[in-house]
Amino acid sequence: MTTFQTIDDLESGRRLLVRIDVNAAVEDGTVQDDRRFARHAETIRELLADDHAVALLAHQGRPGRETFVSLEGHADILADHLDHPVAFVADTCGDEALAAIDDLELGDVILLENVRMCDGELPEEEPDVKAETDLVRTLAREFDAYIGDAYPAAHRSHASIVGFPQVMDAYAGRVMEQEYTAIRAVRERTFDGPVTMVLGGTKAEDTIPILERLDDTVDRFCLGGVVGELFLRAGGHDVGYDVAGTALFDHQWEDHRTDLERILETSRDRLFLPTDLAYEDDAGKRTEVSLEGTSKERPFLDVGSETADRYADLAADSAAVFVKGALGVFEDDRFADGTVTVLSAIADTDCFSVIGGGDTARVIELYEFDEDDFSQVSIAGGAYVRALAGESLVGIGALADNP
Ligand SMILES: Nc1ncnc2c1ncn2[C@@H]1O[C@H](COP(=O)(O)OP(=O)(O)O)[C@@H](O)[C@H]1O
Ligand SMILES: O=C(OP(=O)(O)O)[C@H](O)COP(=O)(O)O
Repeated sequence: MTTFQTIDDLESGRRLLVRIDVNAAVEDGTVQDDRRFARHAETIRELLADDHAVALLAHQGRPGRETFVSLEGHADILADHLDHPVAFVADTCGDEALAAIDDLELGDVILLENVRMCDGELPEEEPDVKAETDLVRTLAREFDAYIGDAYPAAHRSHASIVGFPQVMDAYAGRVMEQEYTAIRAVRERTFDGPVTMVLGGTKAEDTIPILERLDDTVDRFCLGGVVGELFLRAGGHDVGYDVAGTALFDHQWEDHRTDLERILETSRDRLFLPTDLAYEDDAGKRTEVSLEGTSKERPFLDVGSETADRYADLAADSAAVFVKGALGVFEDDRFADGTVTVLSAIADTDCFSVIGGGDTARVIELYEFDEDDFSQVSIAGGAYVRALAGESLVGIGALADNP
């Protein structure tokens, strides 16, 4: 078992650099979901109770995406959850940040600007390379210790995740510790009956390795969302094209076409693909079409009801169901049916279930599911499924390697 120091091992009254993950859905510049804030507030509250000074480091979105915004609004949401001021600093590791860190006193909390705006945070590189970035070299000397709490980003070999533990005393925060322990316990379970995985969402890069690595554990994969459409395209159907300027489909197709075609060929008996899809018609209404009637000129925003019912039946007949990624654009209630139908089937049966994905977990709140109807709800997406597949997460490894 991987072991790391936790915040229980910290002496009180330290100056701490705390990496959290409050990456959230953002619309028109405004954060739409506070699940991750609520969880990290628990770690921060404990740190404040132990009289530490806390500087928070976090990211939001990816450069080039609409969700790549400043963390100013995030500081207010966090302050509400903590019921304690969180001062936003519009800089990550320059003079303004260093001045704010200099002023930091025990009991204070500051949030530094989006770390992905800083040179050196991206791209993914080896931890020793990341340890040499200006970001790590500059901030590391300002603090007594680093707290890694960003479990949802623990699969990314970015400077703020793997670089600091190379050069600083490092500890796992509560989110990191709890999510790691929970997924580890799931991996050790065996199930008396079929195991189903519902895979949707937008990130083919996170889904493809799962399909290959969970081959022994999962009996059937029900695919939807952008990922499902990419598989349909690999099977020769007229879907999965960028028609609304989102660059979600065509770029991923170029990057992953060979893998998609290979997996479709080798795992055909385990893969369940949509047989119908839903789109917005000219009158603005949800309309469904079978695969024979699809066209590459139209964006599809959900799986159709025949597909949703088939996936719901498979889930209801399972001993365990793992969900990662939504089957449609659930933020628009016209296109939430696929995801909601399948989650309802899972909630109504007593199978073991894990629901993951930063966005997917939001469906539970938006559509008023009772969280207790699921065995486990993870605030992570890509990190949770990789851990489920037995992959070591670099962010956990970095904390474990810390002397
Ligand atoms: N057909 C689709 N077209 C565009 N976006 C989609 C589609 N299906 C699902 N999505 C989007 O996928 C998002 C969830 O994606 P992702 O980030 O991969 O999952 P998670 O955050 O749950 O890990 C949702 O916000 C949803 O709107
Ligand atoms: O939200 C996240 O991942 P998730 O969508 O898989 O839950 C993490 O913050 C990682 O973000 P990234 O996938 O832009 O590296």
